[in-house]
Amino acid sequence: MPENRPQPDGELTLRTQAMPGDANAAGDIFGGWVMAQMDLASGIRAAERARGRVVTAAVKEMAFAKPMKVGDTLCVYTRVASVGRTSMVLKVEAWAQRYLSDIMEMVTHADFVMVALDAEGRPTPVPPES
Ligand SMILES: CC(=O)SCCNC(=O)CCNC(=O)[C@H](O)C(C)(C)COP(=O)(O)OP(=O)(O)OC[C@H]1O[C@@H](n2cnc3c(N)ncnc32)[C@H](O)[C@@H]1OP(=O)(O)O
Repeated sequence: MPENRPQPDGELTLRTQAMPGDANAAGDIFGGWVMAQMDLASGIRAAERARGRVVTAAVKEMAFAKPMKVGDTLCVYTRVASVGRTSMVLKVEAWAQRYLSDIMEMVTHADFVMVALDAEGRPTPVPPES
């Protein structure tokens, strides 16, 4: 990526390719598919931080700035922005690497509130960082 372009914030947590089954008749990828991948990435990163089971408690406002197209590679970046008692706020960015190119564009981003759960599914404190 050229230096003057905006750069993703956070750690690359998930990459996957958008396929025809994820698109509408015009070839645009469903927003729900992008959101599901972001939720997956958020869950991976939060579970690593909590060193245990987590659940998505809330997703803050999300707007889609650019379309994803069939063949684009979705790259999801995550950053643990804050840790409460049992909850964590993750900054999650979804970028499209355009098909057969190195062009990267951010399609959407959101704050995900993830809650650490114990074995019984009750909120449990997030342990200190190891
Ligand atoms: C319907 C679905 O299938 S959605 C898909 C997956 N998600 C789920 O299934 C989650 C369903 N929800 C739940 O299980 C519960 O609401 C839980 C576990 C998220 C929270 O349980 P609660 O009994 O409300 O627990 P509690 O009030 O102690 O909140 C736990 C933490 O989450 C935070 N929290 C809960 N809801 C929200 C919210 N809407 N926004 C921001 N933070 C929240 C609380 O502030 C608290 O944080 P802290 O401990 O760091 O101070």
